This record gives sequence, C-alpha cells and structure tokens, in this order.
Amino acid sequence: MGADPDRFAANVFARMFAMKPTLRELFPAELSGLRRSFVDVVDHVLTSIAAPDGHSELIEFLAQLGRDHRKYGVVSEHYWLMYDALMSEFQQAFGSGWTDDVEETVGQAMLLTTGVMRGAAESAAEPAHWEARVVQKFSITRDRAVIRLIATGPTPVYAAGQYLETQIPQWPRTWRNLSPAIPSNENGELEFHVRAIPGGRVSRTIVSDTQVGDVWTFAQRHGTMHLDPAKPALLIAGGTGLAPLRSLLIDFAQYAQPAPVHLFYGAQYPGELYELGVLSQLARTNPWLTVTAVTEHPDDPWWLPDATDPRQWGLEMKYGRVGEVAVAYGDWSDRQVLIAGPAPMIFHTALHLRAAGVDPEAIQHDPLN
Ligand SMILES: NC(=O)C1=CN([C@@H]2O[C@H](COP(=O)(O)OP(=O)(O)OC[C@H]3O[C@@H](n4cnc5c(N)ncnc54)[C@H](O)[C@@H]3O)[C@@H](O)[C@H]2O)C=CC1
Repeated sequence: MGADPDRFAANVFARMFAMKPTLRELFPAELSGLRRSFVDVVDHVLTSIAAPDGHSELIEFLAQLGRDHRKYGVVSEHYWLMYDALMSEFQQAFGSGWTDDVEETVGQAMLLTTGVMRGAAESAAEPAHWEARVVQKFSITRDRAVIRLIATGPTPVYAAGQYLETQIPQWPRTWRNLSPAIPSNENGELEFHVRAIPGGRVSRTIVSDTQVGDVWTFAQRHGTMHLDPAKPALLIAGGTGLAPLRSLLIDFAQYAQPAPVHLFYGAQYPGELYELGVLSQLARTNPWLTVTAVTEHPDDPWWLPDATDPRQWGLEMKYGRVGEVAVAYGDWSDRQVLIAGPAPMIFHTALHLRAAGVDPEAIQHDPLN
C-alpha cells in the first residue's frame, strides 16, 4: 500500500466515486475513520492470505464485513467497482514493481475479498436494517439516559449480551454500537442505557436531544458474550456497561436452576448506581444471583443532590474500583468471567484477573475499540 496507507485508501475511494458519483452519498461526510478501517482490512487480507492456515477465519471476517456493509446501501455491482479501483491503485502504488506475478497475487487476494463480501451480502438471511420508535426516555444522571423503543416491523432478533449497529436520526449515515439492556422479545421492545461520552457526538446527542417519536435504525448484531448455565459465573459491570450483563441475567432467569452468578456492579459515586433497585429485585427472586455494589467514593458529590441512597436496597457495598474489588473478593479460578464497561476498566480488570490466576480463556468481553 506504499508509504502512505491513508493516501492509498483515499485514492481508492476517489476512484470509486469517479466511476460512480452516486456512491459518495452512501458514505458518511467524514471518511477518515472508514479509510483507517479500509486500510486495516486490506492489510489483514494480504497478511492472512500469505499465511499457511487461518483462511477460514479470514473468510468469516470478510463475510461479516459484507453483511455489515449492506447498511450503507452497498449492492453487488459496487464490489466490481471496488475491485477495479483497488487494482488500479495497487498498480499505481507498485509502479515499476507491478510485474505479472504481483498482479496475479494481488488480483487473487482482491477477488477473494470482494467476492466473499458480495456473496455473503447476497445470501444474508437477516434484513440489512430495521427500525424502532422511541417510546420513552428518562435521565439517570446528568450525562446518562435510558431510552426505550418498540420495533416498527417484525420482531428484532439478537442474542442476550450482543450489541447492535445503531443510527439515530440526528446523525444520518453514522453508526455506533449499542448494547440492549433487555433480551429480544416478541413485543419488539428495546432498552438502552447511554452515557454521553466526552467528545462523543452521537452519545451526547442521544442523552440531550433524543425525543419520543424519534425513529432509530439498526443493522447488524455483533458480540459473542454468553453465559453457560452449567458453570458458576463472575460478572463485572462498570456504569452503563451493565446493559449487556443485565440482558444476560434477565435471559438467565428463565433457566430452572443455573449455577451461581456473582455480579459486581460499579460506579464512581453511590448515586450513580441507578440499577440497584432492579438488581436487588432480581437477586431476591433468583437465589443463584448475588450482587455486590461497588463505588470509588463513599459519598455523592454536590452535583448529584437528589440521588437515592443505594444502601436502602440492603445489598452488600464495597469501596474501590469495581474490577479490583471483585478480584480481591475471592477465588474465581473456576468461574466464567464476563466484563463490560469503559474500555480502560475492562483492560485493567482482565489484567488483574489473569494475575490472580483466572484462565484468560475464561474471560469474555466485547472488543475494546
Ligand atoms: N459491552 C460493553 O462493554 C459496554 C460498554 N459500555 C461502556 O461503558 C462505559 C460506561 O460509562 P460510565 O457509566 O460513565 O462508567 P464510569 O466511567 O462511571 O465507570 C464505572 C466503573 O468503571 C470503573 N473504572 C472507570 N475507569 C477505570 C479505569 N481506568 N480502570 C479501572 N476501573 C475503571 C470505575 O471505578 C467504576 O467502577 C461507557 O464508556 C460505555 O461506552 C456501555 C455499554 C456496553
């Protein structure tokens, strides 16, 4: 891809848009993120294809990419444009090094890439996207909100613990991953707990501007976090990261007698533990569930004046960072462990768990980026 991968990606996009100008409208105004992902994909393909094995993973990766791109309105004919644009740009980048052998190797790799993506998009069983209408919104704290929606069409399908590609009407063609806080259900109800991340345009808009009646669009579902009912589990949630674990617990409550689950639910301040009421009720009716609440600070700050005191729920409370408190609490070496929350919290918690002897294979979390 030459010395400047970003320029390579920009040129490939420019070639595609020149061949078919209407293609430009399908993509977000700001392309830098997409260019980075594009370079990563081409790099990944060229590296993996040269390796002697691991090709089935590469095929699945490309197939998922093809299914994901349907949400932009990418259709089969666009893959031929992409192939032509890629080959022209590779030829340009290689210059005098563009021999017959190089053309053959790169051509095979790009045919595989575009072919697998196109084939997977054409044969995908689930719709490219579906919609749901906001029916309720309320604030939890000054920068966190709960949004409830109902699907406008057929019941959405996703496994508890998965996350959904989501587009809100205020940011067309911009997609963010959100984890539902309830399992999919026949009424098409959805619930999200959203934190306005500093600098996060979409999450900030959701918390401040979303209104009842807004229609959100959802595309692919992702994520592999799951709970095996036969194995004891340790769940560690930070703030609104509780959402996917909450969904799994609600789903789990349908099993007759699952193995014990210990949930550590953390926040910075007691008044931010907005789900303790729901969790204490879940623990009361499901004896397999134990909940420990954890806060970094014992008291609320001045800007949380009306927060309810979480001690009223009678659950055990500890102080410190949720991951560190959970790890120090006991021996978890026989547990399946699920972590969800801010990326640094997931990263540090996984490190502490490994240092405490938990098998890295037993630890699950969503991707950190
Ligand atoms: N699937 C997932 O993992 C999901 C992740 N999230 C993410 O979770 C986050 C939730 O944000 P908030 O509610 O503001 O939580 P928060 O920032 O208030 O943190 C909650 C907990 O994480 C701990 N923590 C924070 N930074 C840490 C660090 N550097 N090292 C160790 N522990 C740390 C805190 O001590 C606290 O216990 C958002 O960034 C959101 O994107 C949200 C939904 C799903």
